Amino acid sequence: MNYFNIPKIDLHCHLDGSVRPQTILELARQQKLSLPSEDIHEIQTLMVAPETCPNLDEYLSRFELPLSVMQTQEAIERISFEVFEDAAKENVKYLEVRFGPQLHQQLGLTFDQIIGSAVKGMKKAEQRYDIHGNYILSILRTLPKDDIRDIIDAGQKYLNNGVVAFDLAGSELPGFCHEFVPYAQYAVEKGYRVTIHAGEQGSGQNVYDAVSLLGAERIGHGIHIKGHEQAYDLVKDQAIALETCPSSNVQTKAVDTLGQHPVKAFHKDGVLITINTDNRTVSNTTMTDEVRKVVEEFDLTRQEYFDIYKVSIEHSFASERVKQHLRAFVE
Ligand SMILES: O=c1[nH]cnc2c1ncn2[C@@H]1O[C@H](CO)[C@@H](O)[C@H]1O
Ligand SMILES: [Zn+2]
Repeated sequence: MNYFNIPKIDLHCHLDGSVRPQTILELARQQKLSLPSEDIHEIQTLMVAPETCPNLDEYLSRFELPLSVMQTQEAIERISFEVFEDAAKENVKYLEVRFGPQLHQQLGLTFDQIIGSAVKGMKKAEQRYDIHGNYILSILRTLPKDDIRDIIDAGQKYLNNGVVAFDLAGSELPGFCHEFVPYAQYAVEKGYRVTIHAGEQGSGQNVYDAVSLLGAERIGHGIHIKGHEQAYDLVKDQAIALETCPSSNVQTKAVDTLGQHPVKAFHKDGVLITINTDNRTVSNTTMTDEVRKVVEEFDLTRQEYFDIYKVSIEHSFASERVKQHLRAFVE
């Protein structure tokens, strides 16, 4: 299988985890910010989470550096364009990018400016390349909650015109969903779709809660439904698609090795899975690499790959028109 040429869909990719190291250097120079190093290799090393990362929190510390240069409209627009450009160049046909508007306010940008800049960069790339995309707004579940409704309100202007969904991200604590019920409800009322990071570092119970309390239609990672019967059955019965991110899951110790990843067992048992990058830079990966890893580690046939690709289409938050376009690539 030619992993580079084969059409791909990425439904779980963080903007701030996917910044080119060279862009960090250039933006820091333009913005007169001092970096820990001027050497591109050292910058890259600082941005990539090590294989030996002890846990998710260590992994999440890698976002500080890229976020430091993502505080202006120009920088956000540029980085958004580049993520879509990088994906398009490896035959990703559809990409849903997520980011946390709360993390881009250090110089006083409004949520409208932040979200608008990301959407603008994406649209520029959609015009230039054969790629379509949408944005997901990630709320950081460890930050104060007083501005969540403002973010949802600001995104509404772009809803179904660049923005499609609501997500909760960041460190995962047991039972976190309970505190977010009114916010998820507010987002759904406004027309947002819902995907939630759950069952990555936390238990299957978080997945159960994300679906039953928050209305999640997809789950970011969801690995720990393994061994939690109620969560497993709920995900399977309600056809909730899991956004699997193999390299990231090994880095954050959600699984010890790729071979121990439950993705194949899930797939064989009829649990819907998709293959995604999570963070192109922090996980030092591409969709080509993620597809290769899964196909080779688990001996998937071309047909099985396209079955997963089809799950990604049908469970994407794309418009019907874009889904039609993506179906045309199925063999
Ligand atoms: O795998 C992950 N699990 C949970 N949170 C994550 C993951 N990757 C990135 N982020 C968090 O999402 C924020 C917005 O993009 C990032 O700044 C990071 O804190
Ligand atoms: Zn993620």
